[in-house]
Amino acid sequence: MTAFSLEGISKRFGEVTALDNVSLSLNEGEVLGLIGQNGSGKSTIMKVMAGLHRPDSGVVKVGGRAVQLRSPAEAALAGIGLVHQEQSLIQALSVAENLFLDKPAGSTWAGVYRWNSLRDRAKAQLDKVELDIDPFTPVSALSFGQRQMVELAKVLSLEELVHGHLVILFDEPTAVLNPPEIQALFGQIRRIKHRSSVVFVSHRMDEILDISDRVYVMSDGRNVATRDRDAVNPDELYELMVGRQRVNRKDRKPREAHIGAEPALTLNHVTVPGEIEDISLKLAPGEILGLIGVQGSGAETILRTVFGMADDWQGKIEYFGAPLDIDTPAQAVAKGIGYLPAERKTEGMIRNTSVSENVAITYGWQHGRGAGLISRAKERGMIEGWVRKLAIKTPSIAHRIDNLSGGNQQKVVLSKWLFGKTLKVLMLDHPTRGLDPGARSDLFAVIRELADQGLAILLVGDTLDEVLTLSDSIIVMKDGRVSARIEGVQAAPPSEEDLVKAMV
Ligand SMILES: Nc1ncnc2c1ncn2[C@@H]1O[C@H](COP(=O)(O)OP(=O)(O)OP(=O)(O)O)[C@@H](O)[C@H]1O
Repeated sequence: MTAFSLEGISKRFGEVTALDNVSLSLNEGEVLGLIGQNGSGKSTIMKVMAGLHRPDSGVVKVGGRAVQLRSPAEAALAGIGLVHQEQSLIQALSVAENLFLDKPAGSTWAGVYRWNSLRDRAKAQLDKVELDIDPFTPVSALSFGQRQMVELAKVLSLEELVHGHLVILFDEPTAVLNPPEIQALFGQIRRIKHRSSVVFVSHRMDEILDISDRVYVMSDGRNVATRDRDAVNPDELYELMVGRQRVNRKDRKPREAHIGAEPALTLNHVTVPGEIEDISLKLAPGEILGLIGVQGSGAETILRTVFGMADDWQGKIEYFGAPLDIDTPAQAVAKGIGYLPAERKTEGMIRNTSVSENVAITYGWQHGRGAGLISRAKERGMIEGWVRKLAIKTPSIAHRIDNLSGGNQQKVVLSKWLFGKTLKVLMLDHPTRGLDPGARSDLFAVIRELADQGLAILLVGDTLDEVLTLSDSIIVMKDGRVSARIEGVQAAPPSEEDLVKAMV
């Protein structure tokens, strides 16, 4: 039976048509995988379904009845809940407070929390997702995986609120999860299927094929195909989405320019108490060194320490043979070190400004004030060049970054580092997070090109496949220490299984 449907839905934002006459039907107990390139309209569909956007035209039906969902609260009463990415929780509040923030009835009295009742109700929700934590733990103390489960628990309180069938929407929930966490999430999705239908957005084909019953493909605001899971393979889905064939890992060519070069960056016995211990590594100009490990393994801390963001570290860091004497990110940038953080929304993006301002910002940082002056026309040309190269979907470079889709915002934040000419070391933390498969392979080509031009690149990858495809050497991290080193990967590539063994 059809649990939910969209019929002929259109939605425009100014001059952008985000959804163009889109129809979708969701059967009871079904998981529908939603895929499409960055900016193809996936989030907009979910937001229409969740009552966050009103469509310009078309009909929304729940259980065969036409409805108007004017707010998330109305959608919730109709049994529809959107599981946000983990970033939407309020860090300073406890898990319990976050769970019931938008539905205080029963836990507050005259605006005052009734702590015992809040604890019990929160515990019951956390039990559903098998999260064994104190409900009063502050969200800031949780891992990404735990936060994602809290997001799910929050939406699952619909189970008590609504008696009928539920529709649970997941907008890229796995982007920040490691493989065991993804499996735990999939376990929960399978569990809730008995009384829910699910829409699941991901850029990873293997996940889509693992969890979905049907796959719904978007391109440029339109639905271009819907397929039963058993009737498609990843290559076909890729072509439907991107309109071209994908590049295979086997197509990569060995790069040897860096071998024997004087290192750009050397870490000797570097320790950050409680985070990394006794880390030594060398990175040469033209080399791509991949760091991998599960969340909390310390790989990200290495990047932040080199970028002047660790308060307290011991050991020695050398930059082209001299001690790296920096205390702040600004000093790192002035010396030619760039850093793309994983948390692009909070750390990388300058809100309420244009695409071009976001791209050009580092130029001044790198060259100093005054020295950074280039002609407007030249600057414009360079920015437009990156927008084309990374296929950033924006009406113009003057458009506000806030109005781009999530993946396109990430491309803008990335291109600001590629824009400068004085960089010598570039550190990338999960550079392809949130990017669609076509954008990923474009970015791979850009990263390799930069290394070929002599940039030293330190990469914390999103997936094993990414690290294996890009890196010349790999360091595996576990519990803050190096657990394996693989030099010259292309000579004898390690298997993914070997890498996982060293990670856990
Ligand atoms: N609030 C908004 N204001 C203006 N334009 C918007 C707004 N929200 C979305 N858009 C535009 O609508 C189009 C579809 O965006 P949407 O976020 O649905 O894409 P998506 O498929 O979810 O992309 P991604 O994979 O990058 O998350 C994009 O061109 C985007 O710039």
